Amino acid sequence: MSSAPLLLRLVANSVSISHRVGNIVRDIMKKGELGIIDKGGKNDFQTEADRSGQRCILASLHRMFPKVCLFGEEEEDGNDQVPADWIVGEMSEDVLRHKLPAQYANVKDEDITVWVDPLDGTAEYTQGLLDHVTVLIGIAVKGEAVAGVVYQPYFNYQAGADAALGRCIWGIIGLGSFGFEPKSPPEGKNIITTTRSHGTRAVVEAVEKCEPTDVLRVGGAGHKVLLVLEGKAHAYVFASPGCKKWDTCAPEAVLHAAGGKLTDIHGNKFQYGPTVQRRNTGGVLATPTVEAHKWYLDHIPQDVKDTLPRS
Ligand SMILES: Nc1ncnc2c1ncn2[C@@H]1O[C@H](COP(=O)(O)O)[C@@H](OP(=O)(O)O)[C@H]1O
Ligand SMILES: [Mg+2]
Ligand SMILES: [Mg+2]
Ligand SMILES: [Mg+2]
Repeated sequence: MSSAPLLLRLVANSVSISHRVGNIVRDIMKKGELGIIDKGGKNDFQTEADRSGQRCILASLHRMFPKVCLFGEEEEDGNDQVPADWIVGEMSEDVLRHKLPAQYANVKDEDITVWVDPLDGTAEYTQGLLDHVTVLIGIAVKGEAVAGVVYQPYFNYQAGADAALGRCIWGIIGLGSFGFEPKSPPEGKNIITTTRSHGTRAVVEAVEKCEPTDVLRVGGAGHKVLLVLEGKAHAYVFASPGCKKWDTCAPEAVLHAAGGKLTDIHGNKFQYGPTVQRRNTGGVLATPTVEAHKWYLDHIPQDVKDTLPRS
């Protein structure tokens, strides 16, 4: 058992678990038995990958950290059979070799809330837009997103049959973010990324008022934050109450650890404690730097903001 502090062990275990979930997600797609259930909302589906992925993550974390509060997107389906090889006790050495920032050295189990999105971008997964999909494990301490794991199971899938699939991006505030190449977005452009399957009039209007030169309509909150981190988009603008805490907790922590900023479209920080409402009613706005964030905040019209209650 590692003697590393609790938060570092939790991140290290989450990274190892995310790799396992990546295998589960790819295996289910390969078999082609997606087991799609319509959850009733707009483009709101659940597949066998969502169900199995969540069981793997929750069972593993619960085994290692029984006192930590865990929340997952999917409702329990009464199937508590978790195959033994889905219980991941391993802790990533990539994480454990780092030193946890001093401010988190004494974090206790009861300070932590974990928000799990076993598959983000499910609509796109069912449509074969595979690189839009991520596995999200977000870790909040006293209500603030401080660490996150964003695993992209199909990274590289267009690179040919021999390419190794998947990558894990993770970060801790005060330590940094890892697993990708940080890049600034191109000068002279204003590329905005937003939803492709959950658009509304307010969503479109907010994007238009931010004067985009290009709009990238893609799936997944995790995927869109990756576009911001890698300089492929200048901002992620989503003026809708559709995202939930498990969609934003991990991406927010990774982005903040890399120097960016993610809030609702009023500029309010999200809270991630165990008693918060699940919905991010105030929408989502993310930029690669703190400075860039205000420009977008100022360009989203007040009448759009008025339709989205503060989170
Ligand atoms: N109107 C809505 N109803 C249900 N879920 C929504 C939604 N708007 C956004 N979401 C969820 O927020 C995440 C990002 O959305 P999008 O891909 O449209 O940008 C997706 O997570 P999941 O795929 O994990 O459900 C999506 O389902
Ligand atoms: Mg969903
Ligand atoms: Mg999601
Ligand atoms: Mg999901």
